[in-house]
Amino acid sequence: MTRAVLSIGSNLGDRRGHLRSAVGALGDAVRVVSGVYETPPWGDTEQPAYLNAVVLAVDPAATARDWLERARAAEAVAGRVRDPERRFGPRTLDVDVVAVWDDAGEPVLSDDPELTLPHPRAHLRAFVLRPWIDIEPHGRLPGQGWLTDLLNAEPLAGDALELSPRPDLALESDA
Ligand SMILES: Nc1ncnc2c1ncn2[C@@H]1O[C@H](COP(=O)(O)OP(=O)(O)OP(=O)(O)O)[C@@H](O)[C@H]1O
Ligand SMILES: Nc1nc2c(c(=O)[nH]1)N=C(CO)CN2
Repeated sequence: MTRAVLSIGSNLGDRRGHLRSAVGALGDAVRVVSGVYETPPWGDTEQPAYLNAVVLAVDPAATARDWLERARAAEAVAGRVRDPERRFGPRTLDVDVVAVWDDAGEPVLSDDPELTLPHPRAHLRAFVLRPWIDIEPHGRLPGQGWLTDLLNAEPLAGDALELSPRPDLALESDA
């Protein structure tokens, strides 16, 4: 499996530091890192604002499972503690595998709850679509359509207006 789009987010502690550590943990596979956005909490609104970004990664040897394991390993480095009582609750680092494409460029599809591909909520999240569009303006979310169409549709278009670009927090500015 060659190509993956990963969403990274943090709303606890050193938010930018956690995003940087996620990019570092993904290592040589990282091809492009989006700009950073400050985003209102989605799904569970009683928590601090997030920093979010999207990473395009390539590794000819990596299976879809490998991307999930790398995502979990990156979360572990940031000391992520899961609160089983609180879905969509605050976290030092969240790394989601948004979509994976195989060697032939075909999207990998999975309905396994351990690894659902594409990510079942990506099309509902302006904080995923907006940074992804910035680095892949003609991108498609497999099974859902063009990223720009998804973001411009209601109610996401309203959500998109609430995202604040944070060029001052760019992840590559001190690389
Ligand atoms: N595409 C995917 N990317 C990451 N985790 C996934 C994916 N599909 C299924 N999962 C599973 O989801 C479980 C819960 O992950 P996590 O705690 O990060 O969810 P969450 O961040 O609260 O919600 P969300 O996945 O909506 O962001 C993980 O154990 C993981 O195995
Ligand atoms: N803005 C924003 N909201 C979220 C995020 C996130 O990364 N950004 N991650 C969540 C985890 O499920 C829940 N809500």
